[in-house]
This record gives sequence, C-alpha cells and structure tokens, in this order.
Amino acid sequence: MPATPIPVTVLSGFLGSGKTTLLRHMLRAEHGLRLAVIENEYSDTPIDSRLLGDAPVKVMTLANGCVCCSILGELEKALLLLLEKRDAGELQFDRLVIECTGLADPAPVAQTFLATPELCERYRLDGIITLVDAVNAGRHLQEPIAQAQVGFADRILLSKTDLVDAATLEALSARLQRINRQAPIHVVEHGAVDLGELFGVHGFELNGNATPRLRPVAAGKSSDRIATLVLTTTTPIDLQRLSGFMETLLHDHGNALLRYKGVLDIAGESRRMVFQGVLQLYGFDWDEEWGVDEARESVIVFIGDSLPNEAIQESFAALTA
Ligand SMILES: Nc1nc2c(ncn2[C@@H]2O[C@H](COP(=O)(O)OP(=O)(O)OP(=O)(O)O)[C@@H](O)[C@H]2O)c(=O)[nH]1
Repeated sequence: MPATPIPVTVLSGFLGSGKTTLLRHMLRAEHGLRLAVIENEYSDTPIDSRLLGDAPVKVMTLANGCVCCSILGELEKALLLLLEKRDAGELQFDRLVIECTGLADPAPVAQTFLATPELCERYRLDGIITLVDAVNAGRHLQEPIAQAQVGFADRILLSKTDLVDAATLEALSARLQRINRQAPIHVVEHGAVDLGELFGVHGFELNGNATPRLRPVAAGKSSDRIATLVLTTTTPIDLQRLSGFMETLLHDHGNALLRYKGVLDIAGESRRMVFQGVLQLYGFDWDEEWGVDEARESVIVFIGDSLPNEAIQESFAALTA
C-alpha cells in the first residue's frame, strides 16, 4: 500500500515578520505531532550556525522528537534525504514545515510539491501561511514580493499587533483582505497561535475544498498590485467556451495568476465543476451534484498581479451572453 503523503506547510513572510518566532512556538507546542522543519535559508541565528557546516543538508533531531533540517541550496535534495531517513527508520515525523527566506516568493517552493512526481507521491502540500508584520507592513507591502507572499497565502498571520493601535490594525486587515479575499487572517502573539488554524488546511485539494470562500472586505478600491478578482454568474456556462476562456487567460496572464479557485455551474451538468490552480498549474474535477432547491451560481476567484480586471470581466460575461 502506498504510504500516506506527508502534509507540508510552507511558511512565508517578509524579513523580520516573525517566522522563526512562530517556528519556535510550533516546535514547543504540545500538539503531539512530530514535526520536521526545513529552514530554507542561510541566516545567523544560533540554530542555523549550529546546523550549517560544509554539507548542503544537515538534519538534527530536537529534544521533543521534532526534526530540524537546514539546507544550503536545493530543496529537492533535502526533501528526498528526509524521506530516505524516514523510510530507513532513522527519523520520525508526520508533518513538514518549510520556512522560506523573507525575500522569497513562496511559489517555487509550492510548485516543487505540485510538479515533481517523486515528491507529489510522498508529500502533500497542505497550505501556505504568510506572516505579516503589523508594525512594518506599510513599508514591506511597497515591495511586490511582500504583496505576492500575501496573495499566495491560505492563511495570513498578523504579528506584532501588540505594537500598533486598533485603527492601524483594522486598516491593515482591510488592505490584506483586498489583496487576498480567500485567506482568513489570524493574530499571532510572539509566535503563539492555535496550530489547528494552520495545519489541516487542504489548500490545494479539489474535492470539498475548491469552493471559494470569500472574506468580507470594506468598501474601497485596492491600490495594490496584487488583488482579488471575483467573477460570478447565475447563468449556466458552456464547458467548451469556458475552456477557451481559461486557455486564453492562462496564455495571456498565467504567470500573474497567483492562486485561483472556482466552482462552476456547467450547462447540462448536474454536478458542480471545481477547479483550482497556482500560476500555470491547475486541476479541475467534477464535485457533488447541485441540490434540488439550491441556487446555482458560478464563482471564480483569482488572486492576480496587475490583472486587467475589466477586460477579464467582459470576456467572462461574454461566455453566457
Ligand atoms: N512585539 C512583538 N515582537 C515580535 C512578535 N513576533 C516576533 N517578534 C520579534 O520580531 C523580531 C523578528 O522575529 P523573527 O521571528 O526573527 O522574524 P523572521 O521572520 O524569522 O526574520 P527573518 O528570518 O530575518 O526574515 C524578533 O525580535 C522577535 O522577537 C510579536 O508578536 N510582537
């Protein structure tokens, strides 16, 4: 029987946003999970300098049974090494957390799990968690990469909220929610947060989880590069025309579509169609049937980078015209 894939959480967030602080909390928390952590960066924190030597990958088992792995360079090598050691009974862990560097785009890390066959079988990308530093967010979010980190997230965590007033926090939450209307926002206090909110996200699975859940946003227009675009219609959509629409969109803007999810009412079909994707990688499937009295509605949510919203809305409207 194939082994159950190991769930993987990618931890992203701009420089100094509290990733290491959260990791420490994760490694200390009494959750009963055996975590493996990959620190995908070179930094001067004590844990790293102890781990890094000449070897590209160093693995250390912590006192509580968690595994900490530090790499210089290739993530794939570290992932395969962890599997090898786990299969040989040298390491035990049932969940993996990968800390990205503050300046990194989390997409390549996520794509490693979606596009590398040996890794897809043994690991399951569970979710991307992005930390946002409430004190420095104004400055950080001027950087497109910091906005992209928010755009890719399944969960957004706000750190250092103890240092800002309620109005600042509210304005920041509204801004983040406009960038990414799908991800719930949680406060993390010096790394402390309910881990139940962060693990078991199933953010990249189609069945039961592709239906977009839109968070309410305050009125106002987004001035950020990364923003959420929502397309809806109550008219059933022709499957072929939909395929054409998606193909064109992916061809023209594939690299700008950070995350997207949809549930669709397809003409002549009693089941709902669900799909989701990251950049050019996407999958779709037929899901449950629509209920007899259920109001059918197609909803697609794109979190995109500088998308021509009006043009996309027009071509979508033309599908059912
Ligand atoms: N006041 C306050 N400080 C915090 C909080 N979370 C983290 N910090 C502090 O913020 C600083 C940066 O935290 P780190 O956990 O090192 O951040 P990081 O994202 O790992 O940083 P890099 O790896 O350099 O990108 C540290 O001094 C933490 O103690 C918080 O909720 N409140």
